[in-house]
Amino acid sequence: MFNNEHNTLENEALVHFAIKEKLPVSLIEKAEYDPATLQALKNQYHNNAYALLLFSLTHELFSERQSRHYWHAIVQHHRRLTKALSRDPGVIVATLDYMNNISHCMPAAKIISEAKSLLITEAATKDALTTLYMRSVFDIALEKQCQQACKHNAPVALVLIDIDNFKQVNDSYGHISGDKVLAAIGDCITASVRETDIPARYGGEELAVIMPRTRLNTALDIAERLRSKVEATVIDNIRVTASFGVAVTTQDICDAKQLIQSADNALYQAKISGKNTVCY
Ligand SMILES: Nc1nc2c(ncn2[C@@H]2O[C@H](COP(=O)(O)OP(=O)(O)OP(=O)(O)O)[C@@H](O)[C@H]2O)c(=O)[nH]1
Repeated sequence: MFNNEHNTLENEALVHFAIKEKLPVSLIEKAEYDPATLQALKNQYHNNAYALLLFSLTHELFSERQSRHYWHAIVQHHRRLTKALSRDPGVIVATLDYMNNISHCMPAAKIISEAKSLLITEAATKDALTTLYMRSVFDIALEKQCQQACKHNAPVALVLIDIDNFKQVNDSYGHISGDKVLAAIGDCITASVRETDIPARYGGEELAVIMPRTRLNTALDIAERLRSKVEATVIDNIRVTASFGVAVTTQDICDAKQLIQSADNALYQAKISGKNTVCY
């Protein structure tokens, strides 16, 4: 890392983002300097915080124990490098230098520019039409969130969203317009949920939002806000509404399958009680 060949690497983000966790580089860099950020990461990801940090930086999986050990060594190595170079090479360079040249614990560094990494991540995880997360990402995320919810007794909420009378939209305006409507509703959902929420295309014209650490009342408020935003959206003079089914984990409902079933029942209630409504 000290030779010229590697100098240009400093301007490149060497991060292959963790596909499921999407930890932003800025957060990773901040976590090194700012104990409050590291603590927040630990609160959110519990024992996996260090493993995720390293996975995001290197795209290599290490056990949580190893990761904690490496992370502390990287922080020290970063300080030494900064002193030796009389400038800050950045936490990414320090990490790769430590992993490749000092601990030799990474057989081959995966070096990818940040822009390319983001593109790969987006293409691998997001549905092209709605730009919401794909069903496969949703399944993994929900499973994981349910496990966390049970372990830490913090509820996760699930909102299932089904566009009303969408067949009629396709039949009246054509599939291309139908696609435009779906894309616009995807944008509307993405723009309306929190950073920590996971909006996804559940299938066809059915969408979903996973809301970690969210109680029923909050989930209902957010669903109601989404419902009214969808209702207010106009795409090429087409207006649609959507029905919402909300469920949260409880002592009885604590796995992904049960949570989906419960949200699906609520969605069915919303449909049979006249659509364009939120039920739980
Ligand atoms: N344009 C478009 N249409 C889709 C897509 N995915 C699913 N659909 C359509 O969504 C429609 C869903 O129709 P139904 O399941 O009958 O439901 P609905 O008409 O919305 O009726 P309710 O759910 O009872 O309100 C079907 O016509 C599907 O072809 C898509 O990606 N693009």
